[in-house]
Amino acid sequence: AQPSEVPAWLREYDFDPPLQCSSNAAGPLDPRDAEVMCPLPVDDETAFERRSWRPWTFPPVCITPEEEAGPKLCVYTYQKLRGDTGISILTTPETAAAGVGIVEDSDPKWVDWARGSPLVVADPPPYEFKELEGRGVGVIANRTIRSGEVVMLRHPVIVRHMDPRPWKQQDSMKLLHRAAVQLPPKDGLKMMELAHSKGGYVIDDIINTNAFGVLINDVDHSGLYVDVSRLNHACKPNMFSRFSSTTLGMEVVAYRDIEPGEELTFSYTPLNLMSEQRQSLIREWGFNCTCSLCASTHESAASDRRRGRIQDLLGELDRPEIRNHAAVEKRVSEILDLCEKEAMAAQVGDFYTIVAEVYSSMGDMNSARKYGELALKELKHFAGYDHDRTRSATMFLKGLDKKART
Ligand SMILES: C[S@@+](CC[C@H](N)C(=O)[O-])C[C@H]1O[C@@H](n2cnc3c(N)ncnc32)[C@H](O)[C@@H]1O
Repeated sequence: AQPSEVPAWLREYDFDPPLQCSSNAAGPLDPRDAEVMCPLPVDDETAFERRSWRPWTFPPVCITPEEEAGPKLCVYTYQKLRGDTGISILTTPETAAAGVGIVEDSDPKWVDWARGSPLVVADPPPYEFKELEGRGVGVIANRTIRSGEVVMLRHPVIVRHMDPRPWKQQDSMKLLHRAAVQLPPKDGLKMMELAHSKGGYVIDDIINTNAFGVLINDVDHSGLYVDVSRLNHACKPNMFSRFSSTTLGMEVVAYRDIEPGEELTFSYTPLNLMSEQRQSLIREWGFNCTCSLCASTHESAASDRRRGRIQDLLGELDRPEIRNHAAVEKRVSEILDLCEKEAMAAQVGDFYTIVAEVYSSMGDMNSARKYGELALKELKHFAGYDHDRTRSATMFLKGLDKKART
């Protein structure tokens, strides 16, 4: 279906992404039965029985779990993801089958419509990779970058199932080795150059040092993105990442205007945490943060006070006695003010979601709609068009529409 054929109310709110196992070129708005569309799982045995392992480049290689009952873990390689990278996915046959849509190209018209604007990636790259004092390699702006510019778009070279329990560590490492060897050489070499920090088998260490959490068919995986993983952490970053579960694409987007020579950074932790919580998470990553906020105890303390105040205000929104329009608006305006001071714009969509729910529970549907729409706009920008939180905001608005019609 083309965007122009979609009814107006749906055009505004509905952007369900294509199912990950879809291969229907007609587009995502066609009614379909997921069971019919999803390919059968393929593992090392069935690949040879059926003499087919499409769309994967090589027949999968699998290991069995220590206990008889669990699923196999297999490596699935596709050598031309979106024409530019190879990808090796270590996952169960069921998840690989359900996630096959990831390697297919979506209709670009649908993607533009779902995003709300065409995806434009800065070209040539407005950054360079440089060795930095005490922080390894980092990414430095080589021209002015404007807020909202997409400076990088990458797809993962290795994705692996996050739960290691069912399979023997030694077998998993062998599979990981195969995952790397099956990549196109340019991707494999770039991956091997990435930072590693914790010791052990080097590819495992590279993944633990650099990977992001990604979802395939709602199952947790770690995704390794070369180049994106060169960005160092800052507690008040100038970039944010936007992930698409439909394509596994990771965009790196400017959070504010950036001057040439500035280091591009994003936050490895959620933005709203207090300094102690951030530090302890960062230590789990295996380093001590040397960003400008952490370097200044005075600034850190002021920032913690503001963040603490935001938490208190959100807590107050839950209290029955403040459930009147003026009291809610007063808190919303203070939260927005504090968010601006704390450079927490990326969290504002979540706050709007809470406010919309508060108004809905008060029966003030006009205000609920207003904040629901604001939430959707912010979440689309900061979380991404197909993110779970964005989808929930869409469902919330659809729910309001439905109530209004009945
Ligand atoms: C994902 S990598 C970032 C790129 C890395 N600098 C490199 O050379 O490829 C994460 C590693 O970078 C370093 N790092 C990132 N942010 C840092 C920060 N704010 N302070 C100190 N080291 C940092 C740590 O060594 C960490 O293990």
